[in-house]
Amino acid sequence: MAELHFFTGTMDSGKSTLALQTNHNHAARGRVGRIFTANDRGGNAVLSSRLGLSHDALDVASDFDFWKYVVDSLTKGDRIDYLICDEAQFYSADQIDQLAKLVDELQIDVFAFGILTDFRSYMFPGSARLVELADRMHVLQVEALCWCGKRATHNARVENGTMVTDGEVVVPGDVADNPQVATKVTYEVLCRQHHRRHLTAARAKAVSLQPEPLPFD
Ligand SMILES: Nc1ncnc2c1ncn2[C@@H]1O[C@H](COP(=O)(O)OP(=O)(O)O)[C@@H](O)[C@H]1O
Ligand SMILES: Cc1cn([C@H]2C[C@H](O)[C@@H](COP(=O)(O)O)O2)c(=O)[nH]c1=O
Repeated sequence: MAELHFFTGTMDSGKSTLALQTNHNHAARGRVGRIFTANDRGGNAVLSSRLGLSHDALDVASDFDFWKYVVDSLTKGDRIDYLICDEAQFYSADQIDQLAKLVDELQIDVFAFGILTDFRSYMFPGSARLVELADRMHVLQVEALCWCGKRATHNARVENGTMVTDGEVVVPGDVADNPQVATKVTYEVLCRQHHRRHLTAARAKAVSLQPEPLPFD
């Protein structure tokens, strides 16, 4: 029985790596798949992992129709056993419905990978639909960590060193290698408490370095 899988975790939790590994394992057994991504940080239509691996992919634009693409391919005589769908948070709810239909009606396995929530901590529409429809949800085992050492559960957006909670939802970018030198839009993973308090690593460090206030006499 084909299934719709949703693999989720914060940014930097290894989703793209797992997507490439999943493709490798199925292809190694002779199965034929297609790889999709949207707004990938490696550039258009490349599924790239921070571990350095990458693979050509098909770009999922807002008007892309998964059902039509697969039916057209099968009609031409192509074989498709599974789909790898990275950055699935950017897909529309309709596109996730098309994926579920491919699983149910054409017995094609779908492995979708994406973050659950945006920088404001609200669910992306594509991820919400995946939660509603997936046969199985998997939370990534490799935990990304907040600067405090707790498991990171939230994705913060940092603009010129300051965490923001207003702005466009879709702003592709990367987690900063060094949050101290963030000078443009970057992301930082945080635990819920520090996301709520807007306490990024840089701000926590700045606060801890401030001299004690002088006592009033
Ligand atoms: N130099 C490194 N050595 C070992 N692991 C690394 C290194 N750089 C990145 N990683 C691993 O890669 C993960 C990010 O992988 P990636 O698939 O790009 O994540 P995601 O798609 O979830 O953002 C990190 O959480 C870390 O485990
Ligand atoms: C939180 C958040 C993220 N994004 C973008 C930033 C990255 O390009 C991707 C996530 O990629 P990853 O492989 O999981 O690291 O999403 C965004 O556009 N808006 C957001 O709120």
